[in-house]
Amino acid sequence: MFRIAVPNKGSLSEPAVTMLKEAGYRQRRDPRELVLQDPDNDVEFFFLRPRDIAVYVGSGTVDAGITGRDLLLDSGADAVEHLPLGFAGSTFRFAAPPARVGSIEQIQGLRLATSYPVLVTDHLAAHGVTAKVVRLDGAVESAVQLGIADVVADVVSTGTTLRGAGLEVFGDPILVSEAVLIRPRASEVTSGLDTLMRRLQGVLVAQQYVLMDYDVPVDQVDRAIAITPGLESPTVSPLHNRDWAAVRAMVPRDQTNRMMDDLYDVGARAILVTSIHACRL
Ligand SMILES: Nc1ncnc2c1ncn2[C@@H]1O[C@H](COP(=O)(O)OP(=O)(O)OP(=O)(O)O)[C@@H](O)[C@H]1O
Ligand SMILES: O=P(O)(O)OC[C@H]1O[C@H](OP(=O)(O)OP(=O)(O)O)[C@H](O)[C@@H]1O
Ligand SMILES: [Mg+2]
Repeated sequence: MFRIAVPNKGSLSEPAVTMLKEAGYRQRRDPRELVLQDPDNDVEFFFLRPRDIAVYVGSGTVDAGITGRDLLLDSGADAVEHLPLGFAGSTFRFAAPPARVGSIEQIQGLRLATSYPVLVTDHLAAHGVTAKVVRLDGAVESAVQLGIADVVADVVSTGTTLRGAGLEVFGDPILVSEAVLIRPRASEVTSGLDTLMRRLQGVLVAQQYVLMDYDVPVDQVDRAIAITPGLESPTVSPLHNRDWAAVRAMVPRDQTNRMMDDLYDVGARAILVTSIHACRL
């Protein structure tokens, strides 16, 4: 059985489980369940702490896992990113009280609090900077107020927590993170991993694309399909009225309205948009 590690708690857990369900896998009903078998799909799920997932995958005891890119890099484990999953997006940033520290070079010799010491130390080293890293489990933003650090490096999503602690980000983002599917560095891509990846990709495509149908005068078909080129190529079918054709193409969800405006301008009518429930590219 193909073994997959899934986050059991935190920001990654619920969206990961939802995505796996949409990909057709069984998921646990009781949050205390640690292992779940899905014999129909020949897979076994292990619900583990998000921070530990890269360690298990890197050791090869599980075949794949879902974790954050930031957690993967901080783990130093022998695991690699296989597919970005488009949820739990965040940036990882330096922050300090306003006007106190303005650049990465100014961190030299300061006390820096973080839950991601490897990620931060590697980044500082790449810039020739060393700091006194204070490793904390969470609520890192309070470290400056409480006097154990001069700067922090932490996950920023909306920025609300930082602002509440009277801190401001400075310098470029250390990392742009999101949930990722990971696999052991050493292993070859097996058919189990390939199936999992295709299923997750299918969920991503169904989330990110819609199906667009419209009618267009035959002499405008070329202009219309330049607007909606589809993935491979759009379907163009004749209509009973020979002067018109029907076109069907997948288009990115976030461009739907602009494309409908452009299609209308070239003469397309009866433009319909429908969601994609599932998809295999
Ligand atoms: N607002 C957020 N807060 C924390 N982590 C976030 C947020 N948005 C996305 N993430 C991502 O979630 C992962 C951290 O998950 P983890 O479960 O370790 O922490 P958490 O969601 O803060 O939960 P906990 O309550 O255990 O601290 C990282 O990959 C991080 O980038
Ligand atoms: O930019 P924001 O939207 O405010 O989110 C980012 C904050 O959320 C997380 O903290 P969490 O609530 O998980 O507490 P923790 O620090 O104890 O993990 C993270 O560590 C940041 O502190
Ligand atoms: Mg947290």
